[in-house]
Amino acid sequence: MYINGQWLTADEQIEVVNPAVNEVIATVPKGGAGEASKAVDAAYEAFTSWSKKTAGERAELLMAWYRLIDENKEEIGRIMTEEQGKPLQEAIGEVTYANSFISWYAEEGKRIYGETIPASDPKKRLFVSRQPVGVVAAITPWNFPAAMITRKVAPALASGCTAVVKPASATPLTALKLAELAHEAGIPNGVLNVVTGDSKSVAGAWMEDSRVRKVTFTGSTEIGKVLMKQAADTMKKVSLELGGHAPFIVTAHADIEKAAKGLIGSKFRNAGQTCVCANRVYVHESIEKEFIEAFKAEVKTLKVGNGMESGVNIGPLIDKDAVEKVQSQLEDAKSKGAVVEMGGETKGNYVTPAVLTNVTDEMDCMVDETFGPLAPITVYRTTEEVIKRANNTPFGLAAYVFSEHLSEAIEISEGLEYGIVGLNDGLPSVAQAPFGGFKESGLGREGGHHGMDEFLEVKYISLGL
Ligand SMILES: NC(=O)c1ccc[n+]([C@@H]2O[C@H](COP(=O)([O-])OP(=O)(O)OC[C@H]3O[C@@H](n4cnc5c(N)ncnc54)[C@H](O)[C@@H]3O)[C@@H](O)[C@H]2O)c1
Ligand SMILES: O=C[C@H](O)CS(=O)(=O)O
Repeated sequence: MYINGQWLTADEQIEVVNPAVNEVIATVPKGGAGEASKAVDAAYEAFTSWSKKTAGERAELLMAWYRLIDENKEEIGRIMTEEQGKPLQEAIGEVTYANSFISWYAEEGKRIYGETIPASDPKKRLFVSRQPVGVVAAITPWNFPAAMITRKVAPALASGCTAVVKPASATPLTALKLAELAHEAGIPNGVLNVVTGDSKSVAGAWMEDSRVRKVTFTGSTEIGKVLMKQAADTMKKVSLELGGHAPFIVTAHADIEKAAKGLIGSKFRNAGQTCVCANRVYVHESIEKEFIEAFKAEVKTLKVGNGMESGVNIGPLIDKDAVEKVQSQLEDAKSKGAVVEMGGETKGNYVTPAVLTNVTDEMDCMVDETFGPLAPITVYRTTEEVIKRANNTPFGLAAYVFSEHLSEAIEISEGLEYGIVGLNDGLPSVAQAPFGGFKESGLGREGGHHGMDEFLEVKYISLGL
């Protein structure tokens, strides 16, 4: 654990397993409520001096961190592949994506503008400023061990906040490497703290601590709801980036090859373990056979294997529970009439990319987030029908529409109840744009200038002359 610039251990350890070979590769300290409180002590102490630095001074330190991460991206990528499983090139790509939040927010911190308001009383002057909220608690998932941390910590630190971070216990090594580089970059003690350990004990201590003024969580909707309730006791600001169940719509006017490639990129990134992966594929009946053949031809080019091997596109799932969930959805679909066109074989934590057809909305894979390399394809007839079916879920994070017909594309995009719409684009996520969901996919946004607002309080100053 990295607390107040010091590396701490604990009586108990957590084992870190490489999902490609199911072998323990490291252990990290199992911190609890005590370590969690020490981290808040440090962050609370550091907040006064850190928030008083100029945005430019904070930006210089953030960019020193950025440069060290960039210089070490191959090493960080190897750490990530070994603890999370994604192919090495994809892991290095995530490090670059994660770093883009640091560089983008280092600059955005310099643009936290206020305003003056014309007073109705000539003897008053009205001002509005935006100030850092204070100590931020960040709790992050295993599927993007670097980006889900920097997407929170970069705007937090750039705005003048300080942070305590709890990474997923499955993937703590990447987080600890980022902390090591932050220390090397000269980010002052206490500004960034990383506590590895028991989720409920660590996060529970933070949720009860009134000094923590903001909780930002990325993970399942189930846990997001728990944290939202806990935050109420001390009225913490809350940002929640939760589960998804993305529809992927291919209309009669789609560019079939573009759509097939777009589905490959969306569905099989991180072996299907992303919150914005296509989960439900809706194809217009007029192009069903043409699209399925084009998609299957692309799937056949994918190589499954250990992420450290060159040329591998799909690594292992994170653990056996993840494999069992995919298997369960596959068996359920087959029992309800789905046809397995290809894939779905399992070996250890590996699952070959599966394509299902003759799918109906009653199948589990069309109701619950899959988080694996399973592509269920169903057909639709009208635009009104597909919008209704796509929206028929508690989730509202990402959706995709492939159509070369402008008014059709706009009609569907506007009708979808989702925070992110990839229009002829299977990979929409970038640091400069707001990322977040409608409905039970979360609250708030990360990325873009919207992401900075999550760490700021608005203060109104009324000056009597
Ligand atoms: N919307 C997004 O940006 C986004 C990004 C990545 C993942 N996700 C979602 O996250 C889920 C997969 O990630 P996961 O399995 O790590 O999610 P998870 O909710 O199980 O865990 C997320 C984090 O919360 C911690 N946690 C678990 N129980 C907790 C508790 N009771 N109190 C406090 N913290 C607790 C975990 O240790 C981990 O650090 C999927 O549903 C995926 O859609 C969403
Ligand atoms: O899984 C969740 C991530 O937010 C996906 S992305 O890399 O931001 O698209």
